[in-house]
Amino acid sequence: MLDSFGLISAETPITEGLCALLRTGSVPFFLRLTGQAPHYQEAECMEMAEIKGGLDKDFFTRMQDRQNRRLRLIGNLVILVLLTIELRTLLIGAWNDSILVAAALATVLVARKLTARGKPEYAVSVALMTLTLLVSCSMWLEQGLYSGALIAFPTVLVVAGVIASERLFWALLTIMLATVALISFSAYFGYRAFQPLPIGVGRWAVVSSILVVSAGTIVWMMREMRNMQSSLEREGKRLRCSQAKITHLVGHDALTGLANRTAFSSHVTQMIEAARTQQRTLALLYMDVDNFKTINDSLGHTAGDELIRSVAGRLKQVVRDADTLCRHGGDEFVMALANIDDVHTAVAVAQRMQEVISQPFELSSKQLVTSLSVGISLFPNDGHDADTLVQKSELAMLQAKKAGRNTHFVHQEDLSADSHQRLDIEQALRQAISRDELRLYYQPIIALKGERLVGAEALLRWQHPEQGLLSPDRFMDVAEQSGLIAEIGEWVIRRACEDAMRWQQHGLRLGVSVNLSAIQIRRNNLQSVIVDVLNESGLEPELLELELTESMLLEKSDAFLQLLKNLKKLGVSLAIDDFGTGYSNLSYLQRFNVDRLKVDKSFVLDLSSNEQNRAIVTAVIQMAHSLKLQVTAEGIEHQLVQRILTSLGCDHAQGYLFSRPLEPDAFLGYARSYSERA
Ligand SMILES: Nc1nc2c(ncn2[C@@H]2O[C@H](COP(=O)(O)O[C@H]3[C@@H](O)[C@H](n4cnc5c(=O)[nH]c(N)nc54)O[C@@H]3COP(=O)(O)O)[C@@H](O)[C@H]2O)c(=O)[nH]1
Repeated sequence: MLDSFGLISAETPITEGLCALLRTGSVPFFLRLTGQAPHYQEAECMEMAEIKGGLDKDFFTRMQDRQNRRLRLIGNLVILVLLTIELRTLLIGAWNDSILVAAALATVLVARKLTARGKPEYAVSVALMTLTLLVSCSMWLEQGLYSGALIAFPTVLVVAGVIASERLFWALLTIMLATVALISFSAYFGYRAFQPLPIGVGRWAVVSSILVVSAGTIVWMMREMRNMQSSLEREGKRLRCSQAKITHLVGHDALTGLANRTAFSSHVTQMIEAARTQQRTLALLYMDVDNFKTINDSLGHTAGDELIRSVAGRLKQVVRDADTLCRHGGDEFVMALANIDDVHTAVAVAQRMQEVISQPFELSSKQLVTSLSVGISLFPNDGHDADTLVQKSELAMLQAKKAGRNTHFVHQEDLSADSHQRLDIEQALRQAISRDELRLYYQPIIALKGERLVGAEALLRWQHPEQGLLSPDRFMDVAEQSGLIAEIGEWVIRRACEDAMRWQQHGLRLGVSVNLSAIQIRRNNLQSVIVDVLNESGLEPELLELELTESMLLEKSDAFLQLLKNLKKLGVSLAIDDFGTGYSNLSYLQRFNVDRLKVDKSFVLDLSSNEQNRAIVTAVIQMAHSLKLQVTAEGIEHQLVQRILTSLGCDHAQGYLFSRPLEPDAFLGYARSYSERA
């Protein structure tokens, strides 16, 4: 409806205020709204439609109804006046006038009909045009310019000027001027004489009626205009409110109420301009909540959202008016610091941010502690536009993550190259998972007593399409930092159990060991993954060994202890991998009820020549046996080392001497030939 009035179309900039009342081609007045509201056009089409709909129904329909009522009222008044005049003309026998007034009456009745049928525009046009012609005729036939009907002309023009089309207005004026000219020149050149009639009661009545109807119409129109103006002001306010709401939604993040990426980017662009003009430094802080994914996965998305809101609330407290803070994505926030002296100010703010976030959060009656990794980039050193600065600060943040989290890093070009590489690896690793490029290789584990094959350690590889077979050292870091290890780790457990079942189908009952990452332990679903995999593959739990590292045992939470207990209850065994390289605390071994120690290869490789390592390995084996733990030695490359370990009573052995890690089919062949030999 609005579009058909030509008021607001989707392309028209929306209002910032009322501007003017306009005359239109139809009866209702309407507003022309001017001014630019830059964000409005970004709003959803749906919201635009809502605003249009709101104006359409509530505003214009109301206005139109009211005007139609008024027009009917004026029509009635005019009929009354015309009837009075008709009576008078009949009484005095002014037959010409009588016919004209009867014609005017008929016209007004037709106009009323048209208004009742919802065509007030036609009604007004017909009425005004006919009235003008009748008045002109009356003047021509009777008293010329002496006629009292002449005073109807200005009134007709005022009414036409306000409620009729511009074309009709000019047409009426032309007719009036032509009439006046015709009468004047006819009289001047003597074609026709016009005489004023004596003034009496009748003339008084006609002139007064015309004046009353004119005054009534004009008063009505003025009132209408005032009413209209206040209604439009109200509508204007409503529009401004809607506009403000839409502008807010367009530029803000719904969860935290902070600026979103789009708004932030335009703020930062302005800040960069200002910094350039004032030759000042600007800093961007890219902040990432450490371990958010784990928190989100373990406590659920509602708690995750609550944490994000609380983090945003605390960060806001540190922000100055001149600075800008935005939520850049899931658990990432970016802040622009205006007018800083140097990098030290940015670092101080980063520290302050870390400090406020390191205080415990109260989430659904649970206390939760987290930290913040912050990357800093500076204008003009690191870039000249918002995107580059954000990108550089993100790379610096990744460096902070790499350095162990809960720290901050200032962007440096050489570090950036490394981070770019890491981002590339992460991207490629994601594709590797979906393209099924990951492989499991198996390294045989031999029981030294009797030299029997007892199982294999599953070791991950990436069959890279261009770089060939990659060992975990090339991608494990990235997998852990990106959280991809959770998905990869689950795949490893599943594939290892399925392969162990396949060996059984070939008559080989062998154990399989898989390495766990700390991130898998921290996620809440490890136990259910293992239960599912054992059920689905059918592997006996005692054939599955989970390898933990010593550092994982430093996690002293009740949940971790319970997890290990539950895993033990399932029947799977636990081994401590790389034993000797970490915090070899005996009390941990007892407390966590592990089954096996795997002596790190760094002690084993040169066992035959290194007295110190031999002493360490001897002590580890004795200590483990006294705690009823089994020992596996890793990294056996020479027979002499095997002999020494056998003499020391080491239970199992693993190393290149027996075999390098083998792809599944090769391992099956190896295992078969081993069993045939036995
Ligand atoms: N969380 C997970 N970690 C995994 C997984 N698969 C492997 N890894 C870890 O990656 C690290 C590197 O492993 P990899 O390159 O496979 O190296 C293993 C062996 O190839 C190597 N090895 C074995 N015998 C010898 C030997 O005689 N000499 C020698 N120089 N190296 C040898 O040792 C690695 C096995 O180490 P460990 O796990 O400590 O038993 C490594 O830390 C893996 O743990 C995975 O699926 N998940």
